Amino acid sequence: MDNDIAKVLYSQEDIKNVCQKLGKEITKDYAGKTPIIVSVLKGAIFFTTDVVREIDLNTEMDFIDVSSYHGGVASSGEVDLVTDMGSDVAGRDILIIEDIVDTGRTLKYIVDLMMQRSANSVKVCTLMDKPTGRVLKIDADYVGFTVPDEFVVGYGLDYKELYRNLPYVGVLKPEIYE
Ligand SMILES: O=P(O)(O)OC[C@H]1O[C@H](OP(=O)(O)OP(=O)(O)O)[C@H](O)[C@@H]1O
Ligand SMILES: Nc1nc2[nH]cnc2c(=O)[nH]1
Repeated sequence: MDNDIAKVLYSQEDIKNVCQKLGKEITKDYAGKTPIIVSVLKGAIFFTTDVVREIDLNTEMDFIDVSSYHGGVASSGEVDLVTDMGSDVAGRDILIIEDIVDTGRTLKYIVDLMMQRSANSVKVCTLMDKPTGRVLKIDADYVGFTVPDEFVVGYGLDYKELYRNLPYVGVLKPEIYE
């Protein structure tokens, strides 16, 4: 797997440090509250499990599975709800955990859904932000890394469903793309 990687952008150590930093900020900002942490599957799975363990608060956890890239390198433009979350969102403080905000379509879809369901507050924590990809005007409240305009894989992020289990974030060699 490592042989397919052209360069590592964020090492395991970089990711660990950023999870600690974000966890501290979230702990401070949500003091006295019990947010529902909503992890956006599949990409945010590893980031979620690492960052929640840096949050020193009572939290509930839930998962929502949405998809728009279908394994490719470009957004289809349509966000499909694959599996909905189970929690009642009404009146609750929702913290969405994403791996990357690129066009912003996925995030906008989920934030709108939480607002329609009468959440008390909706905030977003993303491991990576790719502002150059933005199509919709939406931003995360907590950002780990601002990434260059490249398609990244690893630590949850896939190309054709592969590379999610790389422990770091990197960029694939050009010959890997079909
Ligand atoms: O800002 P956007 O352009 O909408 O891109 C961000 C979304 O794209 C990826 O999901 P994907 O659709 O690939 O599903 P996956 O997480 O199951 O791989 C990623 O995990 C984000 O959720
Ligand atoms: N794997 C992967 N998925 C994405 N979804 C939106 N941007 C990206 C990206 O750079 N890499």
